[in-house]
Amino acid sequence: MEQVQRDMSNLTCDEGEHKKPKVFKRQPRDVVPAEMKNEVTGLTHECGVFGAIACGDWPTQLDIPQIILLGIVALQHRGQESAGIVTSEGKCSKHFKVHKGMGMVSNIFNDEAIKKLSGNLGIGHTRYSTSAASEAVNSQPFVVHTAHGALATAHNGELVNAASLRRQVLERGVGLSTHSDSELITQSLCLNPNTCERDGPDWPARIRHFMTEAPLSYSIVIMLKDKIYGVRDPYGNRPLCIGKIVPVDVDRKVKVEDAPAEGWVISSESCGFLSIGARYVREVEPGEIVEMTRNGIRTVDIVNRPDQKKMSFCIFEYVYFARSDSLFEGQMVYSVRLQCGRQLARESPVTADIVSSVPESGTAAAHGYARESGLHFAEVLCKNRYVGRTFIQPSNRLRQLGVAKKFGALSENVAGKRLVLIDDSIVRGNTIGPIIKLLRDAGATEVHIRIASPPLLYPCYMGINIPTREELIGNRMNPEELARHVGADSLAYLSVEGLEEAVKLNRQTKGKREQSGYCTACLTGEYPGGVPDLEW
Ligand SMILES: O=P(O)(O)OC[C@H]1O[C@H](OP(=O)(O)OP(=O)(O)O)[C@H](O)[C@@H]1O
Ligand SMILES: NC(=O)CC[C@H](N)C(=O)O
Ligand code: SF4
Ligand SMILES: [Mg+2]
Repeated sequence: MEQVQRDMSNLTCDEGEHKKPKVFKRQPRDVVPAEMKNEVTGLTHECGVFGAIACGDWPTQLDIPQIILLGIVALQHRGQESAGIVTSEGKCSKHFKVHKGMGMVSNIFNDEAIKKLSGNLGIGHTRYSTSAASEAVNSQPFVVHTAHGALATAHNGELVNAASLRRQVLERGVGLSTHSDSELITQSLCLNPNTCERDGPDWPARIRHFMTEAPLSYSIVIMLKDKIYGVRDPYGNRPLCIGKIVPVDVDRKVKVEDAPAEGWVISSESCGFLSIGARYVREVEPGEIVEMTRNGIRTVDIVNRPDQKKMSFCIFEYVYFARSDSLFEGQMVYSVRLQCGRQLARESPVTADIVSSVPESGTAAAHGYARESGLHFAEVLCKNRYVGRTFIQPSNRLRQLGVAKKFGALSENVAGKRLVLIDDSIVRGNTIGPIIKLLRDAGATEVHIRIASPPLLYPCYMGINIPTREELIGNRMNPEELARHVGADSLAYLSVEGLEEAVKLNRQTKGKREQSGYCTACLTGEYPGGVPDLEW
């Protein structure tokens, strides 16, 4: 993911002027310097949250810090700006062990740091900033010391009503040290709810109170001295799932419910579970508060959505964000992407020699397209794994050449071929043009672009940093114009209905509290909580 430094806060509300009308105008989400407009690609990711707790006697034999480290490494694709781990031994409510830093997980943690984090439970985070700058002060987990002991939180998502909640918290005399909505969540939990608490803090009641005040959007893990709460927003906008750590010698054939638990994990995605010896158990339901202790897990509450609004799981998790080996709604993300490709082949067939993909996330859809169309799949691009976010600005000459920096062409597979090239999404349209040029230079006779998602047209207020209206190429050009602009022989997108069909085809909703529903706001302009009163 390439990224640019963002504004400290995208809200223009002045905290001192809280008597003014309650309309909060957003500035463009991504203030991209003009000279970088052709450099930035894709959607910027969200965050990854992770938690782990050991069962039975403490101190545990499980290596909790290592488990969390592997857990957040598996969530690295969700955030590459900063990361952190906080652990507790379970005895002392005053002392949590904290290690956080800027950059990739592998640069932040070494053996010594991990050793110092020894504990029986802990939470971790990988961050892609949405609400405050990419700086150490905003890195997560956030830790605060309350009258009832320490509390740590890690958050994925973005509070749609952060501005008004922030005002409420400030009005109750709490000082905030950052503009992060995640710090806001942490401080909101520290405030006494209106109900009286006779025997110490009622954390589930506090969490419930927060959830009714701010129903969108988050998955949060909250750690106290000896327990972890996992919370998913009532719309189910962000993903969160539970895994069980089982003994290494447990037969694979033993059902997950019968396998003994050595510990429990909770994670934005399930992709890391196998590498830590955990088995996937289930998703956290929309609005559910799960409590994890050394004795096991239990649901302590379920908070309903306001006005019976529909569930709104981010459909872009399937399209692009999630790792393809993760499971949502009982189906693998890879299979959904494959299905999107099949659907795309039905909607927009092409006469061609081969089908190929823009790696990474376009590959599954390309296989689907190939299977449905009967065309042969062949790789045509080699991705340079060393091109990172800090890629040096090319000179004007190189920029004019439109060099496809991340890719090389496998010319023997391309020469003389009519090619269908699949990518999962087009955002600013910066990736595809240079690739087409590269493939033509390598001898492709025709290049037809098929995109396995509909055009992005609207902003996201739920944790994804979508460029401005003008920067979104789908708002400036229709498919024919875009094909001409990027030098393709033809270009077509998957329809919204086609995407929803692909997502629904094999999902397992049996035994669930409710049928699934999806947020498609960036494609359709239909927002889960109603159209926000925001300027874009
Ligand atoms: O239209 P644009 O603004 O150029 O962005 C679209 C591209 O960005 C993403 O890829 P990215 O390289 O970020 O990640 P990936 O390797 O996971 O596909 C996406 O998969 C498209 O290929
Ligand atoms: N991408 C995210 O989920 C970000 C979480 C939070 N809003 C932050 O900016 O830190
Ligand atoms: S607007 Fe788009 S990116 Fe944002 S939550 Fe909805 S589907 Fe996901
Ligand atoms: Mg891509």
